[in-house]
Amino acid sequence: MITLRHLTKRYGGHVAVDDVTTDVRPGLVTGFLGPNGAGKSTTMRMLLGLDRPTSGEALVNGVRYGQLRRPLREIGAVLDAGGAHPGRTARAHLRALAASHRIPAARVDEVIGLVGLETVADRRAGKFSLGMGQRLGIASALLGDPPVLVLDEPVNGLDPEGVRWVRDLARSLAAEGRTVLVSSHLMSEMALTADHLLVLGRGRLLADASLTSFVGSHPSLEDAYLALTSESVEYRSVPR
Ligand SMILES: Nc1ncnc2c1ncn2[C@@H]1O[C@H](COP(=O)(O)OP(=O)(O)OP(=O)(O)O)[C@@H](O)[C@H]1O
Repeated sequence: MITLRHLTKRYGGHVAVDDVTTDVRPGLVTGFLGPNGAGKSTTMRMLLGLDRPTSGEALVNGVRYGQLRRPLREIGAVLDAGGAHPGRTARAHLRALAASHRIPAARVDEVIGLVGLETVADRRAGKFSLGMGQRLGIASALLGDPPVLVLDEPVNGLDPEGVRWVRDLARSLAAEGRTVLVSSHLMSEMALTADHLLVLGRGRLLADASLTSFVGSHPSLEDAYLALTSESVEYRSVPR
């Protein structure tokens, strides 16, 4: 479970996240949507203790990230692909991560199998394709078998097979009863992946609803999303 209570982040005079309150519930894939600059990554960073809220709080299973005794066993995250040292092999990267969190080495082989990296696990991460790097990020997130997963734009740049794989993985992790928060700009993909949606616009929570009720009478998720966020887009091209 993820709990956000009046979560607010200001950078100087700019409010990046503005008084967001919600619970991200287990057993569902929750899509995290919003235009560029809406505050999605900032919210995720505060949840993971990488940024400090100006006010309010972001809790993982009821406590702040910094208070988690075994963080990798509570929450797994993929914030940007390429977190591994480029000179290290995927297996060495995962082994080091496991060792520093007192996770048994046997779990490394398990997660390598889970993400389908068996044949390349002994190659240097620096030589990985985008898709392989994304799978390695997901393997790191799954290492501690956590009940909460946070994936920031996990399908960006992936080929169709990779996109489907991430979708099936997110859905199966939620079906196991985990809390799964996934940010994306790809509305057609979110329509296939998410059960529930949170939509941010200029830092504010514009919607917190099931996919079905959010789409409502609109022809598609994309139409519903564009109708809701049209006032919140910061960068827009002028029609020619
Ligand atoms: N370290 C920082 N210093 C100053 N401003 C920041 C910082 N990090 C983020 N911001 C600002 O906060 C706002 C929210 O940014 P954030 O990256 O959270 O948005 P986002 O919804 O993840 O966007 P995108 O979809 O483009 O990734 C933006 O206006 C951004 O410029």
